[in-house]
Amino acid sequence: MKQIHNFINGEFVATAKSFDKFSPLDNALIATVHEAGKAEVDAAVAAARAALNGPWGRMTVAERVDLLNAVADGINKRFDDFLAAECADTGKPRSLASHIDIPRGAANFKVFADVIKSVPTEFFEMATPDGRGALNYAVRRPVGVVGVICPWNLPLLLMTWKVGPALACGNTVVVKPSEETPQTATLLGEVMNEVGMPKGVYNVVHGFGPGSAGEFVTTHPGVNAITFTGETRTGAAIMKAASDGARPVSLEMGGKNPAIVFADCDFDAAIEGTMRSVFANCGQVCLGTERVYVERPIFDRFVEALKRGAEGLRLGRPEDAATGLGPLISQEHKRKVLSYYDKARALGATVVTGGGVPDMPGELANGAWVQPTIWTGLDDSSPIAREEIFGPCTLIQPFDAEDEVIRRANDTEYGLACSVWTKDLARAHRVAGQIEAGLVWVNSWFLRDLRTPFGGSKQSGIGREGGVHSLEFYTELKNVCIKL
Ligand SMILES: NC(=O)c1ccc[n+]([C@@H]2O[C@H](COP(=O)([O-])OP(=O)(O)OC[C@H]3O[C@@H](n4cnc5c(N)ncnc54)[C@H](O)[C@@H]3O)[C@@H](O)[C@H]2O)c1
Ligand SMILES: O=C/C=C/C=C(\O)C(=O)O
Repeated sequence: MKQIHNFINGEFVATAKSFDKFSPLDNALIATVHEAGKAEVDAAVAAARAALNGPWGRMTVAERVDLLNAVADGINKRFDDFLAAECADTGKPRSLASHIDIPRGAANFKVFADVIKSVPTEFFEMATPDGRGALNYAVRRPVGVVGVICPWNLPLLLMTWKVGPALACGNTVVVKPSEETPQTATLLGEVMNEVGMPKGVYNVVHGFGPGSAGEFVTTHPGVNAITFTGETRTGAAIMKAASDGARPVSLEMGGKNPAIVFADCDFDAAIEGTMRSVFANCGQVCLGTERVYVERPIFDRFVEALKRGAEGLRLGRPEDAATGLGPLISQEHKRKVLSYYDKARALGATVVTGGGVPDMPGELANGAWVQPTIWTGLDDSSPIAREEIFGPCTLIQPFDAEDEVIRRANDTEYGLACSVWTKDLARAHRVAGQIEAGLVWVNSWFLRDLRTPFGGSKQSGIGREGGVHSLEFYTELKNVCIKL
């Protein structure tokens, strides 16, 4: 059986305790994961601290930038290994992981290497009563050892989205990947060694949340800051843990993202974009659309077209080029998503398509498959319109007026992302300005320029990462005042 080890101080570390990793495709056992206990987390934090006080901390920005670029190249060199590992853990289509997950894993190092070598800080010349004046300038210093707690939906992408800027800023990291997706974070350890990254800069500890590696990292007094992506409830628990020692947190959390489709939109583009935003990664994208508001004149046509699209999706193995939809991440998540499918039916939803478990051939019948699903006929008060499901499903509702749809789109505790589809850019601008979310896409979805601020408002997040915004979290800005 494949063994997945912790990566501590440049070494692959086995432990006595382990847990099983099952394939989402067919529930077969695919790996044994070595679980880090308190001792391993202590060792990882100590290694990270030593690297910070040692060779890594002494490097110039230019030297760090060269290493980060080498990591990006190292990921690309081993592209097929990363692709195989990511698809094995998640079951997602290769066509998706090869276009999004793995290239972004490399890009997340390149972009922050570029940011860090070109970002200026501020300078103020100041008058003083003695006429001699003073100079103020700001310098950025790393925050220290950063705890990185990751989810399972885009494992390499979301982990490197944090590790890239953390390292660019001169920090060291202790990464806790999701227990569902341990492989690519461990593989990145091999790349770190291949490119000559100093030992202890990048550490990986495996395990769960409470009572396991996740808790041990977030409560560790040697961890100076914690960056987290995952569920809102977990983020709140991590914020509590971080309050011991008053340590900063960056939280990217859940969503219940609306799409607003006006009758004057480019219809085909709106369908194509909404298909992706609802079904990509089997609906397991934090930015995914779980509520679609369609202006009444095109409502029936839109529902029909999305239904056709959903029914055209081929469920299958990652390596099959025709596969449009993989399984959910786990049996547990399948149970959760199916509970919403049942709830929708019980609440009287019209099930436009799907709503159950597909017939899968052979051993795939044991996998975490669910049907792509579209509902109509429920209103905004229904749990289907309010709670994050994180599956390949969406509720479509009609609307009649711009003010009305803005109010309804905002009627949620979440505030991550929204897509607006219209050819009227004045309207798009007006609507985007009033949407309570960290991200608004007009006539697109998940179109990412990595220099831009990324994050959620309301219950969807605290803080922004991306481009120079990541520096706010991963560095301490220090003012030096020189009296002349
Ligand atoms: N806003 C974003 O950018 C974004 C991106 C991706 C996913 N998400 C959200 O992530 C969720 C899906 O991911 P998930 O199910 O892996 O999330 P999760 O919150 O269950 O787990 C995330 C990570 O936290 C760890 N963890 C759990 N409890 C912990 C605790 N008490 N202390 C420390 N660590 C703990 C887990 O082991 C895992 O590594 C969805 O809600 C989705 O919306 C948000
Ligand atoms: O599932 C959530 C997707 C998040 C995407 C990013 O964090 C990103 O594109 O940087």
